[in-house]
Amino acid sequence: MDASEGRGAAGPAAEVSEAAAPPSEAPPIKPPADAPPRRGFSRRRLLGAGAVGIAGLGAAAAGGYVVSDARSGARSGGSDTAAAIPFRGTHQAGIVTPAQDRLHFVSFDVTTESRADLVDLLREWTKAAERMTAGEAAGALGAVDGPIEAPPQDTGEALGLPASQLTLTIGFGPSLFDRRFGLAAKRPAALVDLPAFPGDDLEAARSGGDIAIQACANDPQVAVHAVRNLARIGFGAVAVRWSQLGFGRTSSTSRGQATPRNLFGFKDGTANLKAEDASLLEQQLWAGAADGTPWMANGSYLVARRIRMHIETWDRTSLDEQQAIFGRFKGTGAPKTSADADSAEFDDFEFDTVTGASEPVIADNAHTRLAHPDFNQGARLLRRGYNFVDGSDGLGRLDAGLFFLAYQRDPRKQFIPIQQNLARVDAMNEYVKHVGSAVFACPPGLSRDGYWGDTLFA
Ligand SMILES: C=CC1=C(C)c2cc3[nH]c(cc4nc(cc5[nH]c(cc1n2)c(C)c5CCC(=O)O)C(CCC(=O)O)=C4C)c(C)c3C=C
Ligand SMILES: [Fe+2]
Repeated sequence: MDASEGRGAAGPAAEVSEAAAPPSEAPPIKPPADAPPRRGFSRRRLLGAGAVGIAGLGAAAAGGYVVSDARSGARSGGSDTAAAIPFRGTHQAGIVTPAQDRLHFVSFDVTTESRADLVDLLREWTKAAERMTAGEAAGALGAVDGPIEAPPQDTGEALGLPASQLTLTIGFGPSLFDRRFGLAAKRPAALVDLPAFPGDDLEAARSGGDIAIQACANDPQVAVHAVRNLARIGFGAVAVRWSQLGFGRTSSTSRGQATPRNLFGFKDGTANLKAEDASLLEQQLWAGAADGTPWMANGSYLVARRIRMHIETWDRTSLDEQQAIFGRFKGTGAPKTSADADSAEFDDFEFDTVTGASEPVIADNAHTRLAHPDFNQGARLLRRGYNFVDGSDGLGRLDAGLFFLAYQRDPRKQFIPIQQNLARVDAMNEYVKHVGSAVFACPPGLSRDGYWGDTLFA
């Protein structure tokens, strides 16, 4: 089977993970080009978490197990957009993995009160997730090869579709650590309930949740298929609380990727943390064993915010005003303190530069000044958000915006102070409203035999 024709019934995903030895134990492995084709696996291309986009970085730093056969491609950072991303590794895939183009994010409430049932579900989910990220059907018997009397083990809409760099990343919300499952003592101090921020207009039905799964892929049908099958498998133990589709990634997470644009038309992700920033990732992204929650070592904390953008108002705003809000040129993305609009996108800001009228070129209320590490005790984020347009709101306005996703080592020191700064005076606030909010502890990546949540439930 070629990567362009995926999802046969057979082809155990376990074979994929066996082929993928941990970086600390073995160098990157590539299936031999002349290996006999086996259904659903042997000719599938496997990419490390960073693939080409992290050239020069060891696979260990990328958190993935296999780096191979990278071809040139556009939006996904020069990698093969149909390939499979290894599911197991030091860190979960889907964090520093070069951001794929599509998202389906789902938040579940756990409905069972049985800890054993919850652990069983996490084990079942792990098997299905590993299969689907390898381009296989959710269950071994697939959509059409099971007994005719029973519901199929896969819903079928991804039959024939390749892995499409699908990553599935799990996180646990604060509410999972209540009394139900005996986890209260294991709640990380960093997994705080987010405070209310000025201007928040949060909807309960778009906020919170016990468990989140972020599905990213280069094909929306592959991402939706994964979430749908995980929800199907979870029937009776979990219920979907809310979910969000996204398109056009609004951040690059690797220097191999071109910076995409958000729905305001600006390049977004220029100053993001990137997969190549190995020592910054250790400082700012990955939780450490010494952080106080051993089960979270090599994990990360995720903040999700559904941010509605008032597109129609924005579109009536002058270019000058738009550029002042971000302190960047709309065309190139270069800081406005650079000599002219042709300056490099990645130039540093010079916040002390003033105009002839002694006004700061980057205004005191510019989004980038307020969010910059220089004004936030050095705090940074790995942003991994997506644009969304969920139709119109009945008043002729697009229900559109940014589904903001940011990974970090400790939201108390990163997202919260930065958002407090922004919510207070950001010039962009006139054009946005935060309507959904959630925070999750995303555990480390999986060992060879591990399952989602094993470090927590051990
Ligand atoms: C609390 C964190 C942040 C929220 C919420 C947020 C919302 C938001 N941002 C944009 C557009 C841009 N943001 C940019 C930079 C930027 N934004 C944040 C944080 C939040 N943004 C940070 C930490 C930074 C980097 C600051 C720096 O170090 O320079 C930019 C500029 C390009 C870039 O660097 O990515 C844009 C554009 C929107 C539209 C939005 C909510 C709708
Ligand atoms: Fe921003």
